[in-house]
Amino acid sequence: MFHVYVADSISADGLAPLLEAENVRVYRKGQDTDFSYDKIDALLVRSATMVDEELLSRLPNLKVIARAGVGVDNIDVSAATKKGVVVINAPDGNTISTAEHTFAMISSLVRHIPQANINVKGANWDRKKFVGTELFGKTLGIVGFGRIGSEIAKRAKAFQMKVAVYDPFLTESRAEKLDVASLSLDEVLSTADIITVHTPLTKETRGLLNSRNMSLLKNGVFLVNCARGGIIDEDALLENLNTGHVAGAALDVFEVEPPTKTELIQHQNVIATPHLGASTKEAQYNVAYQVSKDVLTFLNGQSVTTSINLPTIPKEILNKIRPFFQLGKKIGSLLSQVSNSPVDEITATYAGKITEWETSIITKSVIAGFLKDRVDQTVNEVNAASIAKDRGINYGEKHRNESDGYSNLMEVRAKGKQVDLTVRATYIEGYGARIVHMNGFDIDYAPSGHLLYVQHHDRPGVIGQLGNIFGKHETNIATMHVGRMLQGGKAIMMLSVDKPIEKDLLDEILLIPDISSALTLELP
Ligand SMILES: NC(=O)C1=CN([C@@H]2O[C@H](COP(=O)(O)OP(=O)(O)OC[C@H]3O[C@@H](n4cnc5c(N)ncnc54)[C@H](O)[C@@H]3O)[C@@H](O)[C@H]2O)C=CC1
Ligand SMILES: O=C(O)CCC(=O)C(=O)O
Repeated sequence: MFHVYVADSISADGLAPLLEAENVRVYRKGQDTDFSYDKIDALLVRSATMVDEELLSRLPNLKVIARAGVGVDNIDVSAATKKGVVVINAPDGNTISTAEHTFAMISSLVRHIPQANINVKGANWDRKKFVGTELFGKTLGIVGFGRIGSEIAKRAKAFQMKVAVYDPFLTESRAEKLDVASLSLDEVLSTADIITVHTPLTKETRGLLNSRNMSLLKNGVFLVNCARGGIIDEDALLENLNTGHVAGAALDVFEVEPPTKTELIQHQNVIATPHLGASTKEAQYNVAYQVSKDVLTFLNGQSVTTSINLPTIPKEILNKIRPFFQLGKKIGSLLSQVSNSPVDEITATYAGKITEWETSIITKSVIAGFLKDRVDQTVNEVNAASIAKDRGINYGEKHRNESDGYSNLMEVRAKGKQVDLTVRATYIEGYGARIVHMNGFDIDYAPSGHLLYVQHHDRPGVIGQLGNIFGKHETNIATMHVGRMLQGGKAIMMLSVDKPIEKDLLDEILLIPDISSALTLELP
């Protein structure tokens, strides 16, 4: 049974996939109190809950944090990553609602609708006070041209506005396709009549509009922030509103929420909403449904494509590489168990069809498999890289053309001062994963279950003696694979048995004169 804690107010209809799942128990903040933090597998939040190191330390079993929305600035993603916790979001469920809200804010701002509304409700009729500005023919500056920014551009076109965009990641072809002018930030600031920001809040975008570059703004410009508080510096904004350089501002988001800068909020030319961009029935259902489905998929052991801290790979490709992903874990674990001295370099080399796909996640699964039994914490593809770095293990990957006749081949080499191990493996559709090479020996076995790895001399009778010992200990040998370089030379054997191999059995095997080593292995 998985335990899911919903920490913020999230659409109940959208939670249906989790509420209806037989292997999931959902606890909602304020409604269900019979839960304990240490059992929680998944945490669902909107923007109210701060998922920081302190909260994470109270959730030792946590596997996934889901943000029912886009911005993850309320989640300490790097702390979650270090703990191996996957962070997912719902990237497009609230795009339309936020774009529509932004456009409502723009229209309200240039026509003073909120101020006029208060005026009429106060039994006044001051028509002269609220003369507005047309949108027709004006230039809308959009800073951050992703999902929301581009939806806003479409709406601006319907109002026959010109659109000037700043987004360092915007390609020429996309700008052309959407018929917008792609300019530098300073150019947008100095040419637009209305500027709206739609970037995430990052260390690069905090204070993106600040006291320095606000001097470039046209006199009488309108500014809009429905993305994140702080992208437009609030002190600089207030200063420019006070001088009249900025004619008005529409704010849905604030540096601190609820906002504490009363002078800004109370300013006659500021209109404000309490972070309502995504607050529609539709958006709330969409984001809740999307994350609920993804959390369920993830808890049930399958990969999701909306992860913030794992490479985003399209589902079809993910399904194709999944067997290699599992094989990577097995190879990592095999190398870790076989090498009994420190390893400081791991290289994964891919050949054959697999090189057409994204392999970085497979390499991370190798590293996770390798580290799993060596560190005292959860290791998975999310935190494998940072744990490897902390432990001084460098890792890399290569692609090569020669696949030794296999349609796909994966080779992993683990090197240290006293160790140099190489394993090659393949995955055959309908047959499964096979290890086909170990340290110079060609072999062919399925990497799973209870195994015994033997290094011996290729002499008559060794296998017979070994078989007798297994028989005496009533341990059934399921498969046995032998590899040798030369007749009568060094050889290896890999046996799979039906139950864990006991110590006295192993000790007896080690007494066979032609066996130089025997190691029990446990693979997933
Ligand atoms: N008010 C509200 O309720 C909501 C607010 N948001 C906010 O809106 C933001 C944008 O959402 P989406 O459009 O869905 O995200 P997105 O990821 O599709 O677009 C963000 C764009 O910003 C651009 N960007 C990144 N750094 C930049 C920089 N330094 N300068 C200029 N552009 C930069 C990126 O290239 C990208 O195109 C979210 O990160 C979130 O914080 C999102 C939904 C609701
Ligand atoms: O949960 C909300 O209503 C806020 C939405 C938001 O800001 C986001 O998705 O980034």
